[in-house]
Amino acid sequence: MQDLSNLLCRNLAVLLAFLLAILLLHAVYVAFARLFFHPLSDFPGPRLAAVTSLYRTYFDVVQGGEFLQHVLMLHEVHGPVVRVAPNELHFNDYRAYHDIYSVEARFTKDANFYHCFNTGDSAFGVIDPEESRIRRTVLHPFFSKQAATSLEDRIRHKVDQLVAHLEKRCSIPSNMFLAFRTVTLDIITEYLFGQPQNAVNCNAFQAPLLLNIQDSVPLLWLIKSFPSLVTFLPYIPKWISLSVHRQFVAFCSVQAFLEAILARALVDVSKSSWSDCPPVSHHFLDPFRQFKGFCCPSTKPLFFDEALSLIQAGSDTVGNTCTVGTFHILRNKRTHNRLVAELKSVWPEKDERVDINLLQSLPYLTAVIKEALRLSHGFVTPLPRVVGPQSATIAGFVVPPHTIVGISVVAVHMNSDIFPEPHSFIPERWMLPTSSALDRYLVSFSKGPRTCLGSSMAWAELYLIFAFLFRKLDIEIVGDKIDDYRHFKDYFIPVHTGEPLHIRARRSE
Ligand code: HEM
Repeated sequence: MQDLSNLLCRNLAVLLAFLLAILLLHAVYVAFARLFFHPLSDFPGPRLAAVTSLYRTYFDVVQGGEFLQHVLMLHEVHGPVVRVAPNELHFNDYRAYHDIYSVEARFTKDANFYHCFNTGDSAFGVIDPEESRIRRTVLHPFFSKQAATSLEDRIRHKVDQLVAHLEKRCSIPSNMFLAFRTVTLDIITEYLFGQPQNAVNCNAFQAPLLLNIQDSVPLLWLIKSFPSLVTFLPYIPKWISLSVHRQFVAFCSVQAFLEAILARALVDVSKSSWSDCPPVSHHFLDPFRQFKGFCCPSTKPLFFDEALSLIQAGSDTVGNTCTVGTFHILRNKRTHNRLVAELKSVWPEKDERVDINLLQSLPYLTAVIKEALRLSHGFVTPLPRVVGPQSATIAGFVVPPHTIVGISVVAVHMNSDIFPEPHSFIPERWMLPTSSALDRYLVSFSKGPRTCLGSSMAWAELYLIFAFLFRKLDIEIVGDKIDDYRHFKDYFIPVHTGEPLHIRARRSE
């Protein structure tokens, strides 16, 4: 008996060693093939990145949102194109932006990347170009220029609430990271669901939904690198990773919020409780309306993915632009004075209604917003696209089909040939006789067939927020250790880890 079990153990050990050897040999073979026989073998970059995508995982997950900074550093060593993963190239030549994202390029989104947002059934998440075209066509009427105009009163109302709260808090410093995001979150959620959220009225702007969205952000890279982890996350005990546990709880809370609000919207639809101007969700939940491509095959409620991506795409981006812009305006007395003077010149009685068309015609306000968009970037991760079906020429390099390519908006917005002194906030750069040529390099909203669907809404929010804030209030920065917004972690959105912007405000003259 003893002999038999010894024999079994020995055989098992031999089998395991054999399997391990095969795995090892396979790994060596794959590494060798990727290094020397892959279509991207001739592109420069770290050898380890050419061998395994775990190279990126290390910077995304272990270092935490450090991949972009690392890639930008790699360009200093390797030049304008770098192989950043076995099948992926990153460019930092601004010509590549047009070559990759323009309508003519026709590259598709990289499915392996976009699955981490868990919104495959949304305009943002769909990969197939034809499906994307249909979704964008259906959503367009709700986010067109005309729709943004009809949203104006809603936006005004929210911004007025913000101004009133800031004024009331007076000597108490207000956290503007939260404050701006409560406004944008309220605008998009109320537009989508027609149910008041009132995040802006929360004590110290600490709206639970907003805090949960923010807390769940770092989970993104974990899910991207280990997709099946989503299944196991509920079982990861706190003692293994308190931070992952917290992120997961926040992630679940956002999902629960959406499920609940969609369930309520469904009841409203069934009761037809909105006769005129129903919220966006009702158009999609109404069983009598047929939206091609909008049936949800998964177990999630209908419109869930769309709502999740719209809330995230629509709130943090504008909030971040307002925070970064406000910081720079307050840091620069000349800019601050010039902006206030321009606003006062066309809007002498601040309690009277100002026409948004008038605001949109103001050269300095427009330049300030453009500069705020440039320095806040939008989505900083290189938006990955798959070349195909033929090879393509990107910034002068011939790239084989099926290669994943991208260029971060940061590589364009921080290019000193296009934007001299790129780290400085200089609205005047947008007002020179030659400035209209500069517009094509402001790529915050991306370009081409997958360009931002909500840019008109974003512009309307930005005009009203900046104008109301700087015309109606006298504002000053509180504290001297505030983050200067130069450094950020890359979690698709830029995450600033320094002290958030706090201000004190009082009613202006
Ligand atoms: C300053 C504000 C904003 C910036 C900088 C911004 C930026 C972007 C960028 C760069 C993309 C392309 C993403 C990709 O290719 O993966 C995008 C897509 C998108 N954005 Fe925005 N966005 C802003 C505001 C908004 C708002 C307010 C909404 C609507 C509520 C919105 C809705 C969308 C949607 C639905 C997409 C997906 C389009 C597609 O993939 O076809 N965005 N946005």
